[in-house]
Amino acid sequence: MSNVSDLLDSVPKGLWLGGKLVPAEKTFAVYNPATGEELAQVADATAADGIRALDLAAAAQEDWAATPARVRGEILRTAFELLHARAEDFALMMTLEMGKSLAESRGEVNYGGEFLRWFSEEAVRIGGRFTQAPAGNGRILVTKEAVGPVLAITPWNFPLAMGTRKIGPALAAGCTIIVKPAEDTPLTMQLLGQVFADAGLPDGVLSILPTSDAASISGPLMEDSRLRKVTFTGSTGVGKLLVRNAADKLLRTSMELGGNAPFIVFDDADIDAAVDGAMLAKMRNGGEACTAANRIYVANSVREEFTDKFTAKVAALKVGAGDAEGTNIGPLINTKQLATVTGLVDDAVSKGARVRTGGSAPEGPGFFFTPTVLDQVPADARLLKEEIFGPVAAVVGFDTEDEAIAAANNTEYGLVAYFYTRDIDRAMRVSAKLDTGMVGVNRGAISDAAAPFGGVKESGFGREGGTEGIDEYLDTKYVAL
Ligand SMILES: O=CCCC(=O)O
Repeated sequence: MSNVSDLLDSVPKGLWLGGKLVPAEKTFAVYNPATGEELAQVADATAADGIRALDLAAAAQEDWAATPARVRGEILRTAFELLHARAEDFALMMTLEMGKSLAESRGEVNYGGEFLRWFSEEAVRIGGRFTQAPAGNGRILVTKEAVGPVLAITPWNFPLAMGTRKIGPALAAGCTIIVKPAEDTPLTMQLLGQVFADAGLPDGVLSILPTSDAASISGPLMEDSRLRKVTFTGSTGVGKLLVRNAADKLLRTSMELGGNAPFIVFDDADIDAAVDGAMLAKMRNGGEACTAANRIYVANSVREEFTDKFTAKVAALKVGAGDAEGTNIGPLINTKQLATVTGLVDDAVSKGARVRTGGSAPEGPGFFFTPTVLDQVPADARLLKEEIFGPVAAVVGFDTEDEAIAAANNTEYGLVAYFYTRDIDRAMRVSAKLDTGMVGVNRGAISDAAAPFGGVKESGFGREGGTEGIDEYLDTKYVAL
């Protein structure tokens, strides 16, 4: 299809309740961040729709958990194939509603699809254990059981992949699931609902609830004891609120929250490789990623060389609508995000940071910000503490390894850190000292469906992907024999 108006016409108009499309009472507008204009109207779920979805999820839970793992895996595998059969539609949809370039969106179709494929394979590997009690008076049998109905709240920056990385393991584990996509980007998830319907997912197992009022859905669901788990990707502030609300019913929670990733270039690094890595770590997804390099620390002996080469590459990035030929960097998601990025850059510059390229928003429609490199960024600049979520790189010099590690760890966040070195001893030593859930060594991207993604400190808890990802949706049962 991949023609804009045909694609928008093909978006399911109703609500996916338990895998069936039902008419919605009302709709809300979704905007194109490249123009600021309305893109489409989408079904607007109410609190009552949320409870209907939970009624269906709770009713389907026992049968779905009892469905052979091989069957659950095959449905996921079919969904993976159907997603790829419509890859261009999904890519264009993400570009239209989120703004990222088509190349980025195509990358996300691959990345997001991998969670369906990976967990289609993990479904049949849910294990347990059997052992002798040490006292010799019995046996210990340990089994894994589906947690139960799950609420998944997903962000706007990866409209597909942040959904599949929750739906994949939940379905593989035997959990029913209700997905609330971000208000800015619900259309991709509406398309994914069709994929699961076509893949033969039984009734009741999956509901998708776009809404203009997130709390009206999540609040009542989390107060209902039939819901057993909440999984969230988004800001640390909202994550804390959800964890507090989850405490009442002691819901299982997985929280993939904000980041403030350091990217360290040591004096022994391959500088060209480090520049390429920094481009990826900073500019992937237009900088709108929790994994984005927020602070670039460069050994003073190589700082000028690195910054010159890096600045040249950033300045060459083409900014434009995501579906325009040759675009590297699309718009930010909305005016609020544009104001945040502008405010952080202005703050750093007013405190003495030097603008090497970019530095402001271009004239014209849409929520664009020119790719920016700031160097000599002072320690009190807000962008060294707060998540930028935009195409803005802040470069800071350092002299010693200890100084770089201390600066990297000087944040309440702990999602990911990157560093470049040619020294394997240093690679092992520094990896161990970084207070993050993930480390990229001579790598500008770490995301992989086969790896456990997640943070420590205020970046949250729980892991998505890898063999660990399915555990988030399984309870452990001990049977004494
Ligand atoms: O923005 C958060 C997720 C980023 C990723 O999965 O690579």
